[in-house]
Amino acid sequence: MSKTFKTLDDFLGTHFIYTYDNGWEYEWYAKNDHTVDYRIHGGMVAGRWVKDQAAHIVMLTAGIYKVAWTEPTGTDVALDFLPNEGKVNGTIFFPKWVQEHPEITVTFQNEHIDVMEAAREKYATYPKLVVPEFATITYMGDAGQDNDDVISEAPYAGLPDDIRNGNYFDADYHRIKK
Ligand SMILES: C=Cc1ccc(O)cc1
Repeated sequence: MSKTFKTLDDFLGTHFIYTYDNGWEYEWYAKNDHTVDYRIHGGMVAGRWVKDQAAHIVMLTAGIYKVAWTEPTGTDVALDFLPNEGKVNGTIFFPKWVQEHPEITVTFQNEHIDVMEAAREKYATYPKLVVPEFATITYMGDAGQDNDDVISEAPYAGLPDDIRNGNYFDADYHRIKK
């Protein structure tokens, strides 16, 4: 994708893959002006995936976007996207329990919201683990808004490469059937 991002509409519907400087690889989709989907390919909670997370999404100035949300796990996230520079700055605020039991969160969260809510009550919140990192964008795609094919299956090894190599989506940005 080679467009220059100028407006909020330019950002909504965009699908990103990026790698944080600590090596964690994330895939994230601006599904619409209040919803995000994502999949985690590398790092402390690799294997986790989430659809339809409510989020606050704004444009700070032309081509620079801020996204923030709080999750059923108690994890808070604040992301700044600079797509024209190929960069993201993200801060993740993990409750202590996610650091101690990341495996509980490594699932398709939508089917286990009750498990996340029970764990956040049972285990410790503090001290939180704050992870502030820059990331480099390795893929951007114009998926259009409310496209449920973007994040539609569990992460697997090689999925980001399949996307980057053009083997994952057809011309209409639908998942190519395996
Ligand atoms: C915890 C979720 C999360 C999603 C995307 C991202 O870049 C950082 C955290």
